Amino acid sequence: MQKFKALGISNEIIRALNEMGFEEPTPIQLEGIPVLLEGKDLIGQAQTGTGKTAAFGIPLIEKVKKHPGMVQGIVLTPTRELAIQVAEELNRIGQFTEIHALPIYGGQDIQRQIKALKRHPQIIVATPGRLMDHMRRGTIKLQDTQMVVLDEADEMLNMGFIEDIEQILSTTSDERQTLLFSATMPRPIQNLAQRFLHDPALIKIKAKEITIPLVEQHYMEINDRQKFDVLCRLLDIQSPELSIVFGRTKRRVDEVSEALKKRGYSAEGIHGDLTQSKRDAVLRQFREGIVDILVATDVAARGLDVSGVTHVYNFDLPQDPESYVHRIGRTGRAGQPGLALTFVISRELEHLHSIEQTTKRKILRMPVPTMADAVEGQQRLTVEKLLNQVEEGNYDHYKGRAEELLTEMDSVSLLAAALKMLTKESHSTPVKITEELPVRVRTYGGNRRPSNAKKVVPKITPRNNSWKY
Ligand SMILES: Nc1ncnc2c1ncn2[C@@H]1O[C@H](COP(=O)(O)OP(=O)(O)OP(=O)(O)O)[C@@H](O)[C@H]1O
Ligand SMILES: [Mg+2]
Repeated sequence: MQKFKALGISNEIIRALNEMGFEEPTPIQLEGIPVLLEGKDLIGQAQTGTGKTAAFGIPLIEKVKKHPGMVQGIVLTPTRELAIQVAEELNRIGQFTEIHALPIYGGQDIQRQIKALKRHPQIIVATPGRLMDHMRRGTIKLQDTQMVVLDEADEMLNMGFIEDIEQILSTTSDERQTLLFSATMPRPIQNLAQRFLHDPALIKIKAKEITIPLVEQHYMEINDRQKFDVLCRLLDIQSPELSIVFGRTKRRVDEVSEALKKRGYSAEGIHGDLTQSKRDAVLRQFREGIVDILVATDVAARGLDVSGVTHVYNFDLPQDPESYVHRIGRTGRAGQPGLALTFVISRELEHLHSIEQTTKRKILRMPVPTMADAVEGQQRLTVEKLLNQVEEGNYDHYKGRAEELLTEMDSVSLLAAALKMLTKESHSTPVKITEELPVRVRTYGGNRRPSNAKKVVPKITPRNNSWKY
């Protein structure tokens, strides 16, 4: 806690950080918090899962005045789930203050939001569309807003949101402090951002450290048709605690999650076409471990922090290197290890290499597991489970029955039959997965981009980004 104290954080926040189990600041917190307390604008780039939320959250709570009134701080996020999560983290940091953060996002009853706004939260965490809606209705006014944070800033400035962001920023005071945070910050986006910022401080990670070393990265070369069976084998062999399977399209997510359920796995899908209450329910079940496998579009790629995610599977190769970085960053968070495995069809190998070039990390090739590997994996799991039970004890009331059985049959047959019963044997229930086309290597100016070419200007598309998720 000394190191947090040395940053000039007040006691009531220190107390909250203590309660949250934070012992010392992460690098982005160590560097970023003093700059922000000083009042400077900032572009803060730090790896996934390294505490960027608290890096802006602590100074935000610190600077907001206690009296409720107009909105003093705004955090913008690209997805609804992230708005909820960030608001929760801010409220944890501010639990011993009188400062409140309210999430405001599309898909939730607007009247309910208006009611909550009447309690005058000092901070609002919002998706841009719904915030604009409230601004038009006059239910949110930003004249008193002194701090604006763009979480996942490159995403917010890259796609659809740019016009909304410009409009939101234009209604706040010129004196405001503007903060941009993300694990990825492509140069053109950074240039674009300059016009929203006044003489910003810059905290950057080195290119070769974009992905975290804690996440082992592998790929498997495979046909589209093989993907589903191989995924099942991998789940059997690796038995992740919690895992996320990323698919390219909503249809893909629906089909893969349905197919996994059919084969007896505990899986649910999440994407932008589901109702918000369904999205909320799925994510809640995943956080609680009721669902072990989350099948998702890129809607879950950015910012989501779920502890216990040990594996990320890219069922489909992501469209761009940034998406890869964020997807695999759902594991290996807050110092935990993780494993990321990407399925690649042979025509996509070039695309995989362009990802490696951006992240400056080699993605290691892994052989496709056979059925025999999967069977072996399942049996190993069962034996582990059995031995754990032996260790735990508390089975004396079965011993009489066991002795009785052993007088009638040999022990090997009995044990083998018991193992079989305990094993979740893979079955080949037929499932329907529609084939997807390979990721296209983007072409620029009509020419295929040579692999050593400079990174490309991201396309800025107006409004509506719903296609993506
Ligand atoms: N100083 C700290 N000590 C221990 N845990 C921390 C600390 N700071 C943050 N955490 C925890 O680490 C996890 C990841 O933090 P957070 O979600 O802010 O990461 P992030 O950098 O925003 O990642 P992403 O780029 O994926 O959005 C959270 O569970 C958070 O509570
Ligand atoms: Mg984050």
